[in-house]
Amino acid sequence: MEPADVRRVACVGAGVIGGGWVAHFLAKGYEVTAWDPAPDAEARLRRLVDAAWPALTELGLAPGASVDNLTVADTLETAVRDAEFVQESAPEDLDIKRDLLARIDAATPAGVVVSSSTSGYGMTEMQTECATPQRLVVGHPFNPPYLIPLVEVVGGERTRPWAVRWAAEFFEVAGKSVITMDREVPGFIANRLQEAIWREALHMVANGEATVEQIDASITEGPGLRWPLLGPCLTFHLAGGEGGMAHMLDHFGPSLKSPWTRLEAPELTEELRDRMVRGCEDAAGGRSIAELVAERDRAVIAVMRAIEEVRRKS
Ligand SMILES: NC(=O)C1=CN([C@@H]2O[C@H](COP(=O)(O)OP(=O)(O)OC[C@H]3O[C@@H](n4cnc5c(N)ncnc54)[C@H](O)[C@@H]3O)[C@@H](O)[C@H]2O)C=CC1
Ligand SMILES: C[N+](C)(C)CC(=O)CC(=O)[O-]
Repeated sequence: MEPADVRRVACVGAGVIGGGWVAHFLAKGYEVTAWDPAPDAEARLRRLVDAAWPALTELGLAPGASVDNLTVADTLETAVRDAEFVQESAPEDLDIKRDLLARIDAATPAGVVVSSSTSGYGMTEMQTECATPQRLVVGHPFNPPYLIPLVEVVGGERTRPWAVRWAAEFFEVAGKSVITMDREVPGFIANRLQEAIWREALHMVANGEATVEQIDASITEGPGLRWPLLGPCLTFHLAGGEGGMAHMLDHFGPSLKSPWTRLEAPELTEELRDRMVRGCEDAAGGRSIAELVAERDRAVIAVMRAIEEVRRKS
């Protein structure tokens, strides 16, 4: 089947990310079947989709898009048996992923591409128990998948190149922005970058060098404002003035060796965990998760529109 002909998508695991994928595919006009073993999964999923729908409606729904195109299946096998594409979003646990991907592989029609939302495992280590591993890929999304365009697509050692190409094309058709990687890299691209920031943030909180509030403000009031348009490389190209990146590297290159960064992640002690949790509660200032999600969605849409406008005019 050609990626553009897909009409039926199955989402396995329907938490934060699986639910976000469901909302995305519904908004793009697909028929979606979801399965999640938790007893409260359907209610949680429908709440998540309902909460996302206003933002999706504002962005523009595809013809025929409706929350009524969602079916919640009783079993994994029922969810995937008629699927033309499967997205797995179960917990980040290698044993669960291995077992689940093997079950999905056994129950999904031959030739249908199966993609995992994993944020860190390589497909090589997850596809070990699959009978037809050639059609399994990683399709790593960003939260919330119904708003953030990027998906990082990469296969494992036993994935065939056609499956990677097919998945990349399908995600593009489904309205995502795709980076296809030709080799497995721990953390893919974006998480490798994000984890470097996250590791340093935890070190600073653990050592009392900065608070949660200061760390967040250092990004939202600082570099974060430049990144939506330029990314870290072009941002630093401008840091070199008229000399661009060449001057920037000649000028600041030697300071790369300064002890700004710490190579090892800190120990996640109870104390550090509590400090992070309390810091985030303080920063949330009484706003519930649902309120923060709605605020984030409005802000992401506003930023996306502003960037579109700048690109259109330049
Ligand atoms: N939360 C995030 O920001 C992101 C997460 N991811 C990845 O997405 C995947 C899911 O993560 P979240 O949605 O955050 O987790 P979550 O905890 O919100 O959702 C996981 C869901 O999987 C269900 N589940 C438990 N056992 C299962 C099984 N055996 N089969 C199918 N479903 C099962 C749970 O009931 C739950 O609804 C993970 O691989 C994670 O690394 C990827 C990008 C971002
Ligand atoms: C927290 N996380 C590592 C699971 C985040 C991601 O994988 C991507 C994102 O949404 O930032």
